[in-house]
Amino acid sequence: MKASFITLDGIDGAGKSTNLNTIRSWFEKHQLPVLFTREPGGTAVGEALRKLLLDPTTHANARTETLMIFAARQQHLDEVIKPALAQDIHVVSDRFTDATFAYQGGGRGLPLADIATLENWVQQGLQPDLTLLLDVPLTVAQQRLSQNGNPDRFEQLDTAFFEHARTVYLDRAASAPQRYAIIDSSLNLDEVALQINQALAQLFGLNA
Ligand SMILES: Nc1ncnc2c1ncn2[C@@H]1O[C@H](COP(=O)(O)OP(=O)(O)O)[C@@H](O)[C@H]1O
Ligand SMILES: Cc1cn([C@H]2C[C@H](O)[C@@H](COP(=O)(O)OP(=O)(O)O)O2)c(=O)[nH]c1=O
Repeated sequence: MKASFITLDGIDGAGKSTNLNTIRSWFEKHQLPVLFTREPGGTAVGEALRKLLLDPTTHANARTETLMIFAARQQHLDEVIKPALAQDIHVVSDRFTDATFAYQGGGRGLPLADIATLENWVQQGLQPDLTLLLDVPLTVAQQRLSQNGNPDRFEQLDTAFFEHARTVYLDRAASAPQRYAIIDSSLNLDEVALQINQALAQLFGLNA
């Protein structure tokens, strides 16, 4: 069986970190080899860029920010993702290129076609087999995040930024429904877990 590349995405506060445990448990239950990683990050170069990207005192414009994200992604693909897949290890990445379309495209307003150009250059056609898109209305995400302190450089952005980001995520999912599972993350955690387990089961042809 070919190893699968799965990504988890959605606006800040949608519940990605929380639901990683559900995904971990599903792979443990089915005894499938899996590597968990994240973007921006996943390598020494990527984690250094992540620190810069999330630091509220960093003044990078939207194009610079996008190039930094794709630089981290190139290293992540070459050093971590592609080698794991080549060894038949499934990969789950907490965020991937959908986040760039949503945040730098939708949120910052860069042309989506420019992001697609960088995507082609860096990924050379490699795409996730499944993207779990955790979707919540903005009011829910913001209410959940308000309980956490110290917002990072992105979490400080305004409501319009995240509305635009959410719209891009949903548009992308609608235009390629075979690749995306839209998870209604406004529900309680058990119901969210059920949807995630079902999407994973469908990808692997196994029981939820
Ligand atoms: N389905 C849910 N119901 C209630 N609270 C949730 C749910 N999912 C996440 N949360 C809470 O919302 C906050 C943000 O979740 P988190 O997983 O950190 O989001 P993300 O990683 O997508 O930014 C956390 O305090 C978390 O406990
Ligand atoms: C991967 C990626 C992340 N980001 C942003 C989204 C997040 O606000 C931030 C870090 O992602 P994330 O690790 O999800 O943040 P947290 O652990 O605080 O939930 O980087 C982009 O703007 N573009 C991208 O391509």
